[in-house]
Amino acid sequence: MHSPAMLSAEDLIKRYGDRRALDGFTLSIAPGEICGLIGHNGAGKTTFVEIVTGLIRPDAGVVTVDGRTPAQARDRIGLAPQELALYLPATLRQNLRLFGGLAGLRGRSLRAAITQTAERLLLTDCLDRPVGLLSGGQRRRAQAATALLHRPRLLLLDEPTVGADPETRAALLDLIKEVAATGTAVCYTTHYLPELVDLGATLALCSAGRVIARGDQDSLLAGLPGHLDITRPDGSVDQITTPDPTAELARLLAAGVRPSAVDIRPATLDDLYHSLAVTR
Ligand SMILES: Nc1ncnc2c1ncn2[C@@H]1O[C@H](COP(=O)(O)OP(=O)(O)OP(=O)(O)O)[C@@H](O)[C@H]1O
Repeated sequence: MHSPAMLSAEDLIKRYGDRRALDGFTLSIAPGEICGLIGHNGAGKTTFVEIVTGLIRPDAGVVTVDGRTPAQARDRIGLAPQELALYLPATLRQNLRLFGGLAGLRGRSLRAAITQTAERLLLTDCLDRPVGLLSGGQRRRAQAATALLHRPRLLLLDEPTVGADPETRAALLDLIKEVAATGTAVCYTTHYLPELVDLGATLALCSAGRVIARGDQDSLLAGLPGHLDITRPDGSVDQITTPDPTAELARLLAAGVRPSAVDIRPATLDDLYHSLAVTR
């Protein structure tokens, strides 16, 4: 049985003047699912996130979070926006108190949440420093901490690892997996596709204000051609893209081709992303 979607967006339209930032955007994300939202610059990803959090209203279409409107569901949503939104003169602890308080945490549970989240995001040493004095990567982690503090039912992360070093990235991805395992739905926008492999995310490919492909990685990649590299005895390499690299290799061998090396590679998320170019 399918559990009801934690996030459901149907047929969203958002216009800016003549431009349609969203043009029939439909997406649902189940509890515990990590959905990678990918697409070119300007495809509508941030606009979608802003509608889900209630920051802007769609011109048409319906969004629910845990069965509620975005305004009703505010304390169930955690957002790490693309543009950092932190109070720079205040310390990280003060920032976390403020965001945690807005999400309904108080007293001991707020203090415990701050300690645990800071620890998990390698921010303990930063807690009593003004956010304005933290490095770019530390600020990114601080922003993620504000989103995660209250253990939201829906976590929206808009390019949370931009400028993050490998240690930061790994800490963040681990925490996201852990949070999803508790039933939180995660909508993860990124241009770093290997992160989505690491997260085992399902994918939503966006183009021109809509979701044009949706599913798990295996099923989306299954529809794409793979690669066959044939190295000839003279050292030249033929790079062949074909729906069935193994069958193509068998055909070439039967035709008398005698490679000195062969490399068969299935389609990757990069290939999937580049297939978007067709619909740009
Ligand atoms: N406030 C605004 N006023 C006018 N146009 C806007 C506004 N916000 C977004 N747009 C336009 O809407 C479209 C979608 O923008 P959006 O920021 O949602 O894309 P995106 O997929 O998040 O891109 P990126 O990968 O660069 O973050 C773009 O054409 C953008 O120029």
